[in-house]
Amino acid sequence: MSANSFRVCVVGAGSSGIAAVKVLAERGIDVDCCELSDRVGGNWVWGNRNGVSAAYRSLHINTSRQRMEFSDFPMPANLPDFARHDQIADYFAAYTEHFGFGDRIRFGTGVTHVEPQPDGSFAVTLSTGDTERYDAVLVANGHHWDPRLPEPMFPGVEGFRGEVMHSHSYTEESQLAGRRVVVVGMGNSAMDIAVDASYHAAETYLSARRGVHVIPKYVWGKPYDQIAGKEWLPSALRWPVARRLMAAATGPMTRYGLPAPDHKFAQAHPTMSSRILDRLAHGAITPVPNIERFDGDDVVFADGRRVAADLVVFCTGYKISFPFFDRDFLDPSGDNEIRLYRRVFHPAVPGLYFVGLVQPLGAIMPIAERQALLIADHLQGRYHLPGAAAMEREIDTHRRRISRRYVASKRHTIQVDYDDYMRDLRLERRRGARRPAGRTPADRPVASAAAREEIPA
Ligand SMILES: NC(=O)C1=CN([C@@H]2O[C@H](COP(=O)(O)OP(=O)(O)OC[C@H]3O[C@@H](n4cnc5c(N)ncnc54)[C@H](OP(=O)(O)O)[C@@H]3O)[C@@H](O)[C@H]2O)C=CC1
Repeated sequence: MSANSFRVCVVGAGSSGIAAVKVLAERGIDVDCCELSDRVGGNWVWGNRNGVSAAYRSLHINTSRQRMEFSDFPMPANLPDFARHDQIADYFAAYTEHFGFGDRIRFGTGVTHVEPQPDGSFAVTLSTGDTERYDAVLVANGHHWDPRLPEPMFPGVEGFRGEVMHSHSYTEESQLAGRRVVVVGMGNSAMDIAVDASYHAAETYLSARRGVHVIPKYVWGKPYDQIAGKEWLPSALRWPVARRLMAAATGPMTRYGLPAPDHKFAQAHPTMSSRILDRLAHGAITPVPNIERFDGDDVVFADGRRVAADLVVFCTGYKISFPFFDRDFLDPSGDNEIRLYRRVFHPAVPGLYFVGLVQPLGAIMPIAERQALLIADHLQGRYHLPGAAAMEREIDTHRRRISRRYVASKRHTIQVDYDDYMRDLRLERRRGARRPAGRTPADRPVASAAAREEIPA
């Protein structure tokens, strides 16, 4: 590494990784992206060669086209409001091609180890066996690929004669065909898989440990997220408006045989599905409470009901995982969370950034794009972090807000309100531009003077 070279590594070329590579490449920053697969798109590539995509044949996104597209690359107008996985993957490929940064991506190359060095750089070891030095690392490895099974697992599972799997292993309807299927969970994976099962399985049960507010994809003929989703609309107005619309559109969840939610609307990550309500109304799905135990061929539920089942699909969510960091350096496995200033900056490790590590009530792509702008500004010395104590305070305040606002669950540790967070990123960029440099070691200007000069304004 020469004194003037300044190199950035992006881990992963999913929707967040490509947004970051595009922004950094446009700024003239020397960026490499390592991607295990042979293509961009990560989770949206059904059957992705990287082996970790959670996509299934029937997957359609639950954020509308206009709310998920990147700011400078509209999705084709001939796509449906809620696009299918392959249309989304094609859109990401077209984005990469259009902005011409594909040559920055090393396909078929995983990152196996990232080790911060005493001089502030990072040693990045690749699946090729090579180790390279980088000045900054952007982690964009996604957070929907490492399955979380119930912890602890329900008793009796070892003697269960049916099959047990996590939704991550679900890829197509043939896995359900003709079987008696129990789908566990009330998130979006559970909705989609229960609907698939309702057409292909012999019997379908949907097991909920808690009720949720199921949001239909359209209200008043418009994609639901386009009605109240506006950056300028204060959340104190947004959610009451949305709640009323939803209540008018669906009525109470108990009307469909689902348990009444134990929380208010928008106090949980949204479960969006028009089709589940339809299939419940048709009697094609039987709602059941949480599993109590397994017993031979049977699954026994908390209300004492028992059903013979061939397959139980645990749609119980994902863990945040960074297999390339040493556990004593960074390990979110306990509480499924990680302390990041503005959900992007490691407060104690200069040059370590996270992109797309949020679960928005909305789409992640425009968020990743805006996070990348902030990171690029920081790399160029145009944005500065506040002092260490201020960063810790911001992180604590955010955590307090999350625990007050959302149902206590490991699925909510990285939750953000899309519009509020987008506004926050925009304002934070301005605030950071006015801050003095060097209030914290994490603000060390990472681009050398020479590299900064090379960067076009
Ligand atoms: N079409 C789309 O766009 C899709 C998007 N997604 C997205 O992918 C992400 C992951 O979604 P998903 O896979 O559904 O996972 P989630 O984490 O969103 O949901 C997990 C569900 O499982 C329940 N659960 C967790 N642990 C247990 C347990 N031990 N026993 C019983 N129930 C349990 C949770 O309940 P509790 O709330 O009580 O914790 C929750 O209902 C989300 O961001 C989602 O929006 C997923 C599928 C499709």
